[in-house]
Amino acid sequence: MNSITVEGLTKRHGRVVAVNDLSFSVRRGAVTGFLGPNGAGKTTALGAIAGLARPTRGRAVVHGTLGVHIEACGAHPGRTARAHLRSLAALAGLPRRRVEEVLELVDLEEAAGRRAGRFSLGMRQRLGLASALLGDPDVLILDEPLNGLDPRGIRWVRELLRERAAAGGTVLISSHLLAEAEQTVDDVLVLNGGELVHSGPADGSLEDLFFEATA
Ligand SMILES: Nc1ncnc2c1ncn2[C@@H]1O[C@H](COP(=O)(O)OP(=O)(O)OP(=O)(O)O)[C@@H](O)[C@H]1O
Repeated sequence: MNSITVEGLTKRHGRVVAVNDLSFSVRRGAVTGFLGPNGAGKTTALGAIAGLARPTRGRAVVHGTLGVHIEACGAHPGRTARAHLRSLAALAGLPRRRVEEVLELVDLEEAAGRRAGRFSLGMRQRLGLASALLGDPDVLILDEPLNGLDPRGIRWVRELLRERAAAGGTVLISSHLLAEAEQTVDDVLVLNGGELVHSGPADGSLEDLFFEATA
């Protein structure tokens, strides 16, 4: 069953057509990889699907509750990770104990009292993931969630995403790390120049698929 449906999605930034007439669907119970070269339009498309930016044309429908982590971690650099998550939880009407649960889930309990501005890239990724997981969403949209993580962190995120998909969740992630993505995703969407150039199962080498689709 599909839980994200994108129809004719176009997003312009002034004269730049960042995303042009995208149509695809993303199924439940799977991890879908969103691939493409720098500037292909991945972040723009994910932002429009997540409702963070209004499409110029077309639409994206997400079925179910949504958790998003796109760019930076969203935390004020002077705030602690815990304070940041507590304010998000309060906005979403979630109990404070959920903050402690996600801090434990992303292994940030010890760093939770430190300012987010002092966090390493990997720690910011964990904090962003924690904020996306707060509401235990049906659909997770993550922009480059593997970036900056150490090998243990990459394996941990991969297992977390696989578990969510196995439990019937929907996971859509962008990545440049093709070898890592290959071990994580079931389906692949490839963007190039703002257009969808490939969509299908992630069979075989993602690197070969990427270079063929974007040649
Ligand atoms: N706010 C903006 N204003 C103007 N142009 C933008 C804006 N955001 C993105 N663009 C342009 O839209 C195009 C797509 O950018 P986008 O960030 O979506 O690509 P991407 O696939 O996520 O790239 P990367 O892999 O480098 O993160 C690029 O040409 C970019 O310069």
